[in-house]
Amino acid sequence: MIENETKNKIEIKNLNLYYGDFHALKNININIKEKSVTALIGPSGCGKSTFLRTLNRMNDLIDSVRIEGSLKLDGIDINQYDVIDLRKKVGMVFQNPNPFPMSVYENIVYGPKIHGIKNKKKLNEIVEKSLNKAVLWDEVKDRLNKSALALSGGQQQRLCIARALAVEPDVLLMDEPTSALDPASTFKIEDLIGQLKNDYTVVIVTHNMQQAGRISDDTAFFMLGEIVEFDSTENIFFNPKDKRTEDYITGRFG
Ligand SMILES: Nc1ncnc2c1ncn2[C@@H]1O[C@H](COP(=O)(O)OP(=O)(O)OP(=O)(O)O)[C@@H](O)[C@H]1O
Repeated sequence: MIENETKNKIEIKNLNLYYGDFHALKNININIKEKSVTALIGPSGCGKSTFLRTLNRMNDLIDSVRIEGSLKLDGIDINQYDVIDLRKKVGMVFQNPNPFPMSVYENIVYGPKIHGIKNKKKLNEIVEKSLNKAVLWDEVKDRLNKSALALSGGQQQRLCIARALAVEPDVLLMDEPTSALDPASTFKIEDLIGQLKNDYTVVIVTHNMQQAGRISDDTAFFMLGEIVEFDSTENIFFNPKDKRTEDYITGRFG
């Protein structure tokens, strides 16, 4: 084996997804590299969020959904995982910050408690570690017992990232995590994502082309449920092979 070879964290083969009769994801074949940032871009309604949700089986919650094909995490079909374990391994952060209406501290320990951690000292450690990883500790360490809803939008989003990290996932799915934030908070989250990829595999949906260019290693361009092109972000932005990719990233449509 070649040393330093990048491992595939997620391998997707011939993935098709239907909402009833509607064919929303069409023959998706991509590999997502471990400890990298993969951006999903493309016009509204092209299937980015649907694809993201397949990665932790969130689409299972929708009755009309039918999925075909193979989706492996660490070489194991995701359907073979217990769904609770899968969602522990594959955390998610949503577009609008959605802290629970409870204290900062309780937001972070919520997941670990569900997974059976009761020891107060251990929980305290998790809180400090997770908030540090989300670069929020210094801002909230004196208000851990105050309501999370009193934080700014940007702080709330970093809290949601800390909450996702508290159960020690391997993969972090992010669905437009900065679209509700001001530029300063957006910059902090982008900076944070750059740090997170040292330890986690990040898959992010973004409408912001500059953001995809700044933070991702690989980019998948979706259109009408298909991946038109998947390559290094550098190639997608500076040397796209498909005319549609070029037209999209240069703002000709979308
Ligand atoms: N629960 C659902 N039931 C039926 N159709 C759905 C459902 N969710 C999404 N769709 C359809 O699937 C297609 C893909 O939607 P999806 O939200 O994945 O796109 P997207 O690329 O993330 O869009 P956006 O950028 O606007 O968030 C759309 O045509 C949408 O209407």
